[in-house]
Amino acid sequence: MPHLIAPSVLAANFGQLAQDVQMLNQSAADWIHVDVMDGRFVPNISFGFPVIESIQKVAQKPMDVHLMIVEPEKYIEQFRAVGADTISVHLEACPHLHRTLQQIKATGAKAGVALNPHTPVTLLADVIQDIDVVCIMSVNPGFGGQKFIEHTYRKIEQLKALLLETGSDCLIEIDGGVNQQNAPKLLAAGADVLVAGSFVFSSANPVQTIQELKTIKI
Ligand SMILES: O=C(CO)[C@H](O)[C@H](O)COP(=O)(O)O
Repeated sequence: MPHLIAPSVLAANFGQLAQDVQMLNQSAADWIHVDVMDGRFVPNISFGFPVIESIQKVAQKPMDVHLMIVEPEKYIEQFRAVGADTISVHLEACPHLHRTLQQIKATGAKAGVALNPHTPVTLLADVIQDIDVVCIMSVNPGFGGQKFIEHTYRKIEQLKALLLETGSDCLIEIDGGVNQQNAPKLLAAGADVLVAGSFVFSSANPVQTIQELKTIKI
């Protein structure tokens, strides 16, 4: 399967969000990545339902919603109602992860699990068959524009081995500090989906930058 590019609108210009989403519609982006932060699970607050609903009205690509919030199970149906196609919760925020994954699937959305940099992929072994996307955080969640953590390559390889061993077809998504330099190595290690925020939106030509990420050959 060709790899997917999911630009993160966390790095968009919120004063012209509709234009930035339209730019993504015209680009080679596959998904639109939407980062929700609550000021509790992570030390930052981004945006909530009304903003996501506004994005959804313009977006012509699936919305990949990454919940960096405590007690995500309280809001799954609402995120689906405002247009989330994939809903990712953090393993560290879910004491009843299996139940939360079933809850996401019951809405019709794809179920994702995100892992902080310190969380081993082996903790997913008993729920891997219930996951559509594993989001490996390659920065500590909460802020865009941070430095990529090199240990991520090893985690991708470990997760890839778990997927092969269990026959799972779940996608491996990498989120944080992704750029043109590390993207080929991430794909070679087994990544399927690259999230890129600041690298795309701070570039002179975001459409071309997305195209360049999309056409990387390994
Ligand atoms: O989840 C996130 C932060 O918690 C962002 O999606 C991630 O940091 C992407 O931004 P950048 O490409 O600028 O690092």
